[in-house]
Amino acid sequence: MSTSRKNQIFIGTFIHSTTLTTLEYLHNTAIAVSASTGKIIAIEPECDLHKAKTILVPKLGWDSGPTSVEILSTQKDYQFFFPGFIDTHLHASQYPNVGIFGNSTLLDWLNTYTFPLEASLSDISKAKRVYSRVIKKTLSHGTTTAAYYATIDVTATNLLAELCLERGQRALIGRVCMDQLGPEYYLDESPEESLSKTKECVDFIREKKQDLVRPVITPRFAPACSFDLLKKLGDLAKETDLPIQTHISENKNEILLVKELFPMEKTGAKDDSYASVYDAAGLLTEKMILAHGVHLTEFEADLIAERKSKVSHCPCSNSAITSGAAKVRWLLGKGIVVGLGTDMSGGYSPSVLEAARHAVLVSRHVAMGGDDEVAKLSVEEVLYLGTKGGAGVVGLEGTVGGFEVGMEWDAQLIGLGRVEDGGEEEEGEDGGNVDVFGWESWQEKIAKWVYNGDDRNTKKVWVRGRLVHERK
Ligand SMILES: O=c1[nH]c(=O)c2nc[nH]c2[nH]1
Ligand SMILES: [Zn+2]
Repeated sequence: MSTSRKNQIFIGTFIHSTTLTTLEYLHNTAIAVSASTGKIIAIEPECDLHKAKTILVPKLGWDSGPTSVEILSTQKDYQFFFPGFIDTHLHASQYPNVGIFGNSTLLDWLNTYTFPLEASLSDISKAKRVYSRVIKKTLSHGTTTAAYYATIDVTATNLLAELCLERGQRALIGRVCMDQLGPEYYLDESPEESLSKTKECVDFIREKKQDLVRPVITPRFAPACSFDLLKKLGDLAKETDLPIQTHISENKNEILLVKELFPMEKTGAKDDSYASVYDAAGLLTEKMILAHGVHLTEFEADLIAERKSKVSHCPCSNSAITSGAAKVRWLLGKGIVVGLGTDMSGGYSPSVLEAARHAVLVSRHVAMGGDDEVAKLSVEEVLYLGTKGGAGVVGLEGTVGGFEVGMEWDAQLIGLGRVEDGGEEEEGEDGGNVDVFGWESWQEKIAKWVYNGDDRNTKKVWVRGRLVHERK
């Protein structure tokens, strides 16, 4: 898909989150996107194709010739523009294993399925095949930003960064750091080696002099890192001000292991909680993305809130490998910024939309378990988590996740299926599982999309104004 060098105008219905609980519906609207920056430069209400050409283009000082401005007008009542999804936690290297986890739980899942696959991606041709596919697949599901874990391999990690740049996906790329717990064939030899290999990846991305793809410091999770390594990575985070990502409190046996491996005498922390281990290493900063947080204690959640660290909620993974049900309403209530993660391949799906609907369902289990109606998340709320919330998690608030002047055009065009009078779908429109009859409100259409939508509904995807996916 080529980079669009033209200024662009999009006309139709735009839907995005203004608050956690509110979706804004902008109908008959035009959004103008600058070719040079990929940013939204105007949002014009009450605008159709004619007005766009005769009023908006001259107002912007644009030349109206077809070589300088491209206009996409879709005023169908079953199509709308939506911000691109932000996947705040996924393992690019584990993509071939999606759906393969049997009845395992975290620690045996890592040993049985995950470490062998990750290690095998030191074969660069295999890594290229896997990483090319995961980028293509996630883009096709509307993921415009992805916070990726690669593997411990430097060359393969750098390749993932290059491929994201080439395909135009906004990404955070992390080389996985682990100097213990893994099998002998898949470990950093020492904390020093882990640090220097991480720096190699950071430098490789920084030398590209761009900000679409950024490095992220990635201690796998506390049990896979010596405390010396965690501290070295904490120091690196302080020196470089880079984002950090890791896992926390996903599984009960993992938490016991952390208590065993990191007694307070070793860490100097005031207590033996999982969050305090990261805090003692200098990793619990406002740039930290903590995945899961299923079993966090009140003390830990308060500490995370105080440090302004972020949480990636991974409901598909938490259900698939039987980790538990994260209490998202409780985290949000503490003021913690939360986004959604597919966590492939603990999670079984590359789709943030799937994570969103699973977040709704898991929240109902939390509600049923605690007899607490307040725990239930709405369709509006999970869409916020998948867009604006995610932007906050990956440090891109105000840049992506919504439609506002000054924000970048990371967006998807969604098309639902329109059922004709005879019961057939409108010709040429593949709405997948989502049938719209024409009498639904927009709120109802969005609900139908969230509960039954998939990549068949993701017609086009843009990142920073560049068309990066088109469904044929
Ligand atoms: O869901 C997970 N996926 C992983 O790869 C992993 N490593 C540590 N903890 C983890 N959790
Ligand atoms: Zn993970």
